[in-house]
Amino acid sequence: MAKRIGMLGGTFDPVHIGHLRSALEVAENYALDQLLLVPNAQPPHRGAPQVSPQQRLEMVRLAVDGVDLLSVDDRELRRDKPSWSIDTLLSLRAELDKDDQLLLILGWDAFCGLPSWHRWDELLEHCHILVLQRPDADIEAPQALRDLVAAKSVSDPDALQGPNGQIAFVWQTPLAISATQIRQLLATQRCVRYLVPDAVFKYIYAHGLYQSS
Ligand SMILES: Nc1ncnc2c1ncn2[C@@H]1O[C@H](COP(=O)(O)OP(=O)(O)OP(=O)(O)O)[C@@H](O)[C@H]1O
Ligand SMILES: O=C(O)c1ccc[n+]([C@@H]2O[C@H](COP(=O)([O-])O)[C@@H](O)[C@H]2O)c1
Repeated sequence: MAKRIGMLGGTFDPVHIGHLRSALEVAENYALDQLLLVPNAQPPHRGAPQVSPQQRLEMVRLAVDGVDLLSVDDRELRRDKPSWSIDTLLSLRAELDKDDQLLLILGWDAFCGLPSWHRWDELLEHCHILVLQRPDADIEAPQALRDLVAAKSVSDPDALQGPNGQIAFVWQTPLAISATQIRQLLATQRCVRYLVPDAVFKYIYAHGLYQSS
């Protein structure tokens, strides 16, 4: 039977429960076989992250430890160039059967930036796109994206057909949490407990991350 694999890429600087709760709900609600969290090494469209790729990877590892449906994939750390998602999708595709569904999962803010991505017009040749609501992001989709949605969207993630080529919107528990907010709290000596998993909370304090502005 065809598999359904999700990929949630991110800078994860740091990973937080907005990412994790969304990932788990997508994986459970839409019968994914596995959802991969993929930390980038060199984010293509933003400045350098505050902590190293290895530390961001380690925090994601701690966050998904013991959760069967979620795992971490370090392939972007093994490439020495900008972490373009098209390259990640192609390398994941090469490991799957041709009927398997590959779901690229994006929050609304990331989705709105899609037309500026490297080779963006090829993405749907390799995956479906699942869009997460993002209550803390009040952004309007550009026209190119609205046209794409009009042409390619289906009513519900369960309606996705075939291995690639369609877009669906997900209505997961809305959590208005961002890594920016967490970095700001830490830089002003406030506590981020309950915004990140306990293991990540401990890692951040053990390594003194984000604590100077
Ligand atoms: N609270 C959230 N709810 C739903 N999706 C989210 C949430 N936070 C992040 N995402 C999505 O997860 C992916 C990775 O996000 P990223 O690692 O940049 O986190 P972030 O919180 O947006 O970080 P920053 O504040 O540094 O921009 C993106 O597709 C983003 O839209
Ligand atoms: O491929 C691109 O051109 C591209 C441009 C911007 C972002 N991305 C990816 O989109 C994901 C979310 O990005 P970010 O900046 O919100 O963490 C992450 O995996 C990035 O590497 C990819």
